[in-house]
Amino acid sequence: MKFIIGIGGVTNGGKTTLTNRIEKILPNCCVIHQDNFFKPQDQIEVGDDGFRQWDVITALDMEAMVNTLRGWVENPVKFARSHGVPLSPLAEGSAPESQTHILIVEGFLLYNYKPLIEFFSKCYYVTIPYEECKRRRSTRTYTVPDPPGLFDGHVWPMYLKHRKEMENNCRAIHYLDGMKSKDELYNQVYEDIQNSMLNSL
Ligand SMILES: Nc1ncnc2c1ncn2[C@@H]1O[C@H](COP(=O)(O)OP(=O)(O)OP(=O)(O)O)[C@@H](O)[C@H]1O
Ligand SMILES: NC(=O)c1ccc[n+]([C@@H]2O[C@H](CO)[C@@H](O)[C@H]2O)c1
Repeated sequence: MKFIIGIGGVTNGGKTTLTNRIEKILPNCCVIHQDNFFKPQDQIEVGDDGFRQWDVITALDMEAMVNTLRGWVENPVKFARSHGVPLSPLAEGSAPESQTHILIVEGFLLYNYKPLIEFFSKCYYVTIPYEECKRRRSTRTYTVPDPPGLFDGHVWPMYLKHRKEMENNCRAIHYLDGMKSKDELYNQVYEDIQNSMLNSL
């Protein structure tokens, strides 16, 4: 069985933290991080507001991301090996179809790109309120640091816009409260994934 899990949601909601913990516990589990598909800075458009538009789908090479995902679907064993992901002894010697293989796709704009949505077996979406998001974001330094005013001028308005779009377009989204503790979130999602995988057998 192949099972593809989306962990989407607001910036600094805790997606990467949750993904890293879930990845460790699930067998034969690979991860794709959307942030690895940002285009180089000089290809990011500057808006009328004067900010580089990082938080829009065109800032990302989504074709490359979908192709990477297709590579996993075609051969999860080969994908795991080439990404240094350990496989269970059973999975090492068997055809991918006979074993459970899991892929987690993590990122802030997962459910606003049609060619990606169709792959997901399960869609999670982490939310936190404005104040907490702004606070956590102010502690982070990205490869290109946020210029003053980016959060209120670009990041948060784009989040609200994309979230509305997603809610209008998307099927079952499972919301996660990113204000819960890291342990609580991990336990909740781990249990839910196990149930979902059992139900899909
Ligand atoms: N459940 C939580 N409670 C409190 N703080 C958390 C929680 N989960 C993560 N954090 C903290 O919030 C910050 C952002 O976490 P993380 O990098 O996992 O978020 P993210 O959603 O992947 O962000 P981005 O997409 O912007 O990279 C980190 O400092 C992390 O330690
Ligand atoms: N990873 C990057 O190259 C990069 C550069 C500038 C801004 N960001 C921010 O990453 C967040 C998603 O994780 C978005 O809110 C971007 O603003 C990332």
